[in-house]
Amino acid sequence: MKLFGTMEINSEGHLEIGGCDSVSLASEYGTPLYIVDEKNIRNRCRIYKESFTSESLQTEVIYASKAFLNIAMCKLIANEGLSLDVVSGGELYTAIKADFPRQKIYFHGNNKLESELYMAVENNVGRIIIDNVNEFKVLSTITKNIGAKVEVLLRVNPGIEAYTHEYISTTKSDSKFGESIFADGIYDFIKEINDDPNISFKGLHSHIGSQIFEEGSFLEQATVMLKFIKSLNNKIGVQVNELNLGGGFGIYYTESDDPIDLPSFFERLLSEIDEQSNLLGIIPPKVLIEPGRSIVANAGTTLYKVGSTKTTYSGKNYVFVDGSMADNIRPALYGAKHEFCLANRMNDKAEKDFAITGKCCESGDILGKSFKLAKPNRGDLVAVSSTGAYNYSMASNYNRLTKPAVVFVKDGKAKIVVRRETYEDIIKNDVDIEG
Ligand SMILES: Cc1ncc(COP(=O)(O)O)c(C=O)c1O
Ligand SMILES: N[C@@H](CCCC[NH3+])C(=O)O
Repeated sequence: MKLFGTMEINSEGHLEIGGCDSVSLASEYGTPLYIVDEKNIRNRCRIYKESFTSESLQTEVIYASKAFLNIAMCKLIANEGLSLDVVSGGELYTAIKADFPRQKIYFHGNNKLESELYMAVENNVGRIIIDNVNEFKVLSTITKNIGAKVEVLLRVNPGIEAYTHEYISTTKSDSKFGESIFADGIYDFIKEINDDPNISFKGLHSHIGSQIFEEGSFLEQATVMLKFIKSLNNKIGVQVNELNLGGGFGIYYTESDDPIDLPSFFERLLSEIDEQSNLLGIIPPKVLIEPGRSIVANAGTTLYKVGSTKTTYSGKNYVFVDGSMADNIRPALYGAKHEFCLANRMNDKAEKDFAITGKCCESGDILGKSFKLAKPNRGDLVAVSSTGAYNYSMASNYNRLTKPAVVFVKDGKAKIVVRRETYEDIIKNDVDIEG
């Protein structure tokens, strides 16, 4: 298993993260446990902040909170000086409770509820990213009714087909997100937004998908967007001041993943945007990006305890752990792959292939289809790497399993940032009826 950030093998042959022995973390906080390497996240934020800059362009980095969010995470992001992308009332509420600077909040979503739009307007968030014509009308009425002014971006679909899993690609022509730049009426629509007295049109947003490794897809996205900005300028005289290119930068899960070297890529991307803007004769827009996964994924490790092991009649070796698809849906949903190790026996030689599976009543409850490990025994600890993004945030209570705790580790100290759910939490909203 590849070790990231502060991960190392200590003198006892145990996996250590943030200077904390994983065996001690398991006995103190229990398993399954999401362990988050705080230094690693801060380091990623700094790489983004320092490298997504240019002398000639204004830039901004927004953390896509859907990847991993809780109050502690909001505070960390604020402390590192990044902005925050939220996509629901719940994410916005978390940010408000963490007292995240409101003007640095970007509110997304393809079907924002009226109540969510009110919440965003009343809390004076920095930008609302309008998804569609219908939503614009609702927002226009709300701002008129309460006499508020809001600053918006419009999410558009530039039709770039980035190579990634079908479920996480967002700009195919039939995608549910945004309005197509090729749609009839797109110019009239943008003019209408621009003319609305309560809505200040600041620019455009597009996001081509997630876990993308091709620099060319992002460069193509930027080119198409700049050309569209130029034609908005020419056809309807609308000025686009901000261009948000979304997130989607791929990360290492297994050896087959080859992440982009971000600092050198950003230098190229930003200079191309500057150059192309000059060639097109447009004022270069401020450029924004919205990474989620690439900020937090490698900083997260899930720790499980081994229960039973089993070899089937046909010879397949199973190791059952005390978590499941309820705390990591990605392998079941996308066929995603992770790397594994025995956290309490890091120096033991891997011998055989094991299927690492959970305790849900589903054949598809697989965390790893086949991974080489030393033969696990009951009570051993299995660690799964790169679970910082879209694991805790997509966790469910399927089979009434309780969600694991989240612990931040740094400099040999651990702090709980999300408590483990209890059985009482599981039934707390159930209404006991007579009979
Ligand atoms: C609008 C938007 N912005 C940002 C992101 C973050 O993407 P990623 O976690 O791949 O960086 C997503 C998720 O795909 C998204 O839908
Ligand atoms: N949740 C997905 C990605 C979707 C990103 C959000 N638009 C994943 O785990 O890969």
